[in-house]
Amino acid sequence: MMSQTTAVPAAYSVKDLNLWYGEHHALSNIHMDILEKEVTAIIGPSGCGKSTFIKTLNLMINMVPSVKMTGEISYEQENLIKDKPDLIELRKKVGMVFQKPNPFPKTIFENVAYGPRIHGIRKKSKLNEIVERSLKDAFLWDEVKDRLDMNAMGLSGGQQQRLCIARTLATEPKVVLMDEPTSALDPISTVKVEELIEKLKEKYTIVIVTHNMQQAARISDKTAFFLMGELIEMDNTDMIFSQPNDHRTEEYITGRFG
Ligand SMILES: Nc1ncnc2c1ncn2[C@@H]1O[C@H](COP(=O)(O)OP(=O)(O)OP(=O)(O)O)[C@@H](O)[C@H]1O
Repeated sequence: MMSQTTAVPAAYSVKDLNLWYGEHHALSNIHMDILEKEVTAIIGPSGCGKSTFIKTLNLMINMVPSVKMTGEISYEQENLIKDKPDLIELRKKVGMVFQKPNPFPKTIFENVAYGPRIHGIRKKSKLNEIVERSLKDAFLWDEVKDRLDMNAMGLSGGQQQRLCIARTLATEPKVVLMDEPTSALDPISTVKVEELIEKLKEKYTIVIVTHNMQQAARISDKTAFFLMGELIEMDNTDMIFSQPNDHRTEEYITGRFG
């Protein structure tokens, strides 16, 4: 029987992206499509530009004053580089989770309700509903439902990271960017976050930076290998880990450098 392939729409289409920090050319001629509701893993040795690249996708990179970019990052019919979209709106649609869990020193409830409040939701019943949905989607509800008024800083590291994911989900993003989200977590918390990512891709497009090859192999659909600011290759994760095209990819994934 012939297999039918339906084209998955691209959430992002990146064309000829170049980025400089002052004089330092940190990303060179990047071309990449990031497909909707897939997990795209970004791998490569330290300093190759992984964090820089992921931070272009919601323009967090604009917080660095010396940054200059050329090329195109198409997201929802806009070129993020030239069209200067509203950053609050963009970051509502494109959420981000960082390496170190960074909850606010507020209650669990207030952490999750924070984004919706900024976007004008005041009604307590609506906020209750959003907080419950987000905590459930982040696999945290059962562990915290009886103590939503507890300070979030009292949660374990793994719980704090799932709370940060819940906080991101609360504004109903379309894309979730994750910059090494498990590197500060113990193995059990890491497994929980990986299971969570598997589930999240039913609803969200996910881009994850990881140093952990096994993690990329386990959870991603596509893998992109960066080296010294260049995208060396990107393909289905199975292909990258079984038959990469470029010898440098093979050397990296088999642990010969990096
Ligand atoms: N704010 C900055 N100002 C100047 N140079 C920077 C800045 N941030 C990163 N760089 C440089 O850009 C290059 C890419 O850095 P980036 O943090 O994106 O790499 P990375 O692949 O995420 O590394 P790691 O795996 O160590 O986190 C590096 O040479 C780094 O020194």
